[in-house]
This record gives sequence, structure tokens and C-alpha cells, in this order.
Amino acid sequence: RAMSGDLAVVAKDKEASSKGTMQTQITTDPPRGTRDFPPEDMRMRTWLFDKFREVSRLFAFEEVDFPMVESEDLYTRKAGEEIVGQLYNFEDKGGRKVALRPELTPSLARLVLQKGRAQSFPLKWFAIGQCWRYERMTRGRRREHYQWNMDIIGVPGVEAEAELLSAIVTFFTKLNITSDDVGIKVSNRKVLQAVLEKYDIQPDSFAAVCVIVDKLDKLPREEIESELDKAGVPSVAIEGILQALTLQSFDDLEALIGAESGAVAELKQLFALAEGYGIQDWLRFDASVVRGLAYYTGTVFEAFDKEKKLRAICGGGRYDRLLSTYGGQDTPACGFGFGDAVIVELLKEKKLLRAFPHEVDDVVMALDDSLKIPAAGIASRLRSTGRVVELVIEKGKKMKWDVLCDGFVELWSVVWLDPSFPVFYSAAFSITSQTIVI
Ligand SMILES: Nc1ccc(Br)nc1
Repeated sequence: RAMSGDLAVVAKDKEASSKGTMQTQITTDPPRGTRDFPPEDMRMRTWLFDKFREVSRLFAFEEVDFPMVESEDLYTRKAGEEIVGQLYNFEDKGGRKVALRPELTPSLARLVLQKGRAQSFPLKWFAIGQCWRYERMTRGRRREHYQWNMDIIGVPGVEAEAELLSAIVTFFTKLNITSDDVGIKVSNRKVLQAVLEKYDIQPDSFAAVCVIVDKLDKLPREEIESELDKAGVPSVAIEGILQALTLQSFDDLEALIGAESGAVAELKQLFALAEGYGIQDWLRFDASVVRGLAYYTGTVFEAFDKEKKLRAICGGGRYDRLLSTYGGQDTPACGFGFGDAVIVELLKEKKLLRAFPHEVDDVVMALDDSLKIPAAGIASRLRSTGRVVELVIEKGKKMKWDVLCDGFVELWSVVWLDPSFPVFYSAAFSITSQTIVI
């Protein structure tokens, strides 16, 4: 029982109560905005992450990982992003300004730069990692989630985005989610760039404008107009920008920015590749997709539930300048982030979430102390064949009735290790189903 200066970990204790020295119990809840994963939740999370890995492996991506804590410098972008405004940052005991990572892409960019040009491009890396934000709990939202990221570094063409979109569709399909349930809106930030150029708006306000208009579906239009005005966008341009974001057809897009625009060419090529993958039913052009991260430079996309009950399921895009903002050379890159929370809400909505029971192949139990040693031997022999064995080690004949009852339901045979019954050790190994060895 651990005791420390300011924290006594003491459950209800007869001795303590007799002395009247009962301690107050610590709170058993995890820190605000965070989750525990008790076994049944952990089994579901493991199942989900296994699906993330299964798809990443199918697409020949290599797994990478990074520290949870990064230098704050990695995230101090000046475009007014929510993710930066909610940094879970602090000064460590060495006076370093650090932050719990709010996303994985900057860490990936840092690692790519660290490895330098020595590595052969393209890199196809994936990661699954916990990401953090410090949000005032007034909104009661979570402060951590796990994100699956897939990134392709070194491919300038939209072939990279097509691969990533195909990976996302492959994942949804593995979970029995269809294009009737989920759609993926695809656009390109070069659409907005072309509009801003029409109004002679300086490129250095481009990122800030993107971050502002990304909030269109979250804030009233007047607030967006006011923020654009504060960002130095002339009122005549504001109308043009908001109008451009309503486009949903290539014809209208060409009419606005011209058929020879880079955005049109890239989008048309991406949708043509999608036909090749057979994922065209999942995609739709929608100029309102901007995404809220400052560093996107081209294609942007996000998956949404067609019943519009949930927040974006995943999202991503091209970020060709990020490495150069960290002092590296301009390196073409694109990727997506896929959180572990909204997808579970969607699966529950669609009743696509199965149970995740604790499963064992065998339960071995000695009903008499004199049989404990042979029981341990049987458990080891069964385990050496790869069977999952619960060896009952608790005292007496108390059983894990939930396991035993399941066993009886599926039980095909019982071998009794008990002085009152003959002992057939070898029989224990001929049994191919769930075995209760008692
Ligand atoms: N970036 C971020 C981090 C943590 C959560 Br919860 N949501 C978004």
C-alpha cells in the first residue's frame, strides 16, 4: 500500500477505521478530458487500431512513431489555428518550452528532415499516436484522442492523394461502412488562392484566410466576415470568397477561375484516378472544404457522415511547404489524420460495432491443492500449443463463473483433474474446443 507525503492511497481499512484514521480516497476518475481504457474498451481500441494497421500494411506503408512531447516551436504557427490556440504546452524542469503533440504531421516532418535526403523518396509512413489539446472544459470536449496518420513524402502529383483516399475507403469498407453512409468532400486550396489573386490579396494572408473560412460551418457568417475583415481582406473580396466556397461542380469552378487553372487540372486528374481505384462513388468536389490547418497548400479532403449527425470523421491534404518552414528544402508531401472517436460514434450509429468479449480457449482449475502442480503443467502444455489458457490460481473452488458458464455453453468436453475422478492428462490435449480442466 503506497503512502506518500501528500497522497495516501488507502481503501476502506478495518484497522484504519478502528483507529479512526480513515483516509479520504483519491479520485478514481482520469484527468479531465481524458479516458481510461478498461479491458472491454481496450479490446475495441485494439480491434480498431488493428484495422488501421491492416490497411496501412496493404498499402505498403511503414510504421513510425515519435515522442508525445515535442518542442513547442514545432507548432507555433501564426495563422490563428485552433490547434495552436489549444496547445497543451508547459515549461519542463530544464526551462524548455514543450508541448504535448496536438497532431502527428509536424513530428513526421521533423523526422523526415532528421533523416535528410539520404533516404530514398517516396516515403510512405504511417503512425498511430495520442494527440492532445488543452481546451477550457466549458465545452466539455475531450482533451486527447488517438490519430491514425498516413503520409506520402516526395510525390508531387495527385497520385499520392489518390492512394490516401483509396486507403481511407478501404478502411471504411473493412468496417462495412458504405458510400451510402459516408462521403468524402474533396477540394483544393488553389481554388481559394486563385480567388484571392483576383482581388490582389497578398499570399502571406492566404493561410489565415483558410483558417478563418474553415470555420464557416461552425460560426455565423457575420463572424467569419468580421474575422476576414480583421485579416485585411477587403469587403468586396469577402463576398467573392464566400461565393467561391459554395461551388460544387467543375463547370462552375472553371467559370470562376478558368479551365486552365492548376486547381481544375489537379482536381480533374484526382477524380479520374479515383475512377481507376473504383472509389468515385465516395468522392464529391466541394469547394467549402478548406480544413483548419495552416500548412495545406493543395488538395484538401474530409470524410463526413451523410446523415450529418457527427463531426468530420477524418481529413487531410497536401502540405508541400511544411518541411521548408522547418528549414528544410521544399518537399512535396500529403497525408491524413483519422481520429479514434468519431469513427466509433459512427459505428454505433450504424449498429456496426460487434461485442469484444474476453476469449480463452481453455480454463484449467485444480479442485484440490494436491493437483495444483499437474494443473500448472497442463496449462503450460496447452499454452505451448498456442492455446489461450486461464489457469485459475485463486484460492478454493471459486470459479470465474462467467468464463465457466460460457465454457459449458460451448463446451464439448470436460476433463476432471480431481482425486475423486480418474486423471486423463493426455485427454486434455486431444480436446480441440474450449476445455474446462478441473
Ligand atoms: N488536435 C486535437 C487533439 C486532441 C483532440 Br481530443 N482533438 C484534436
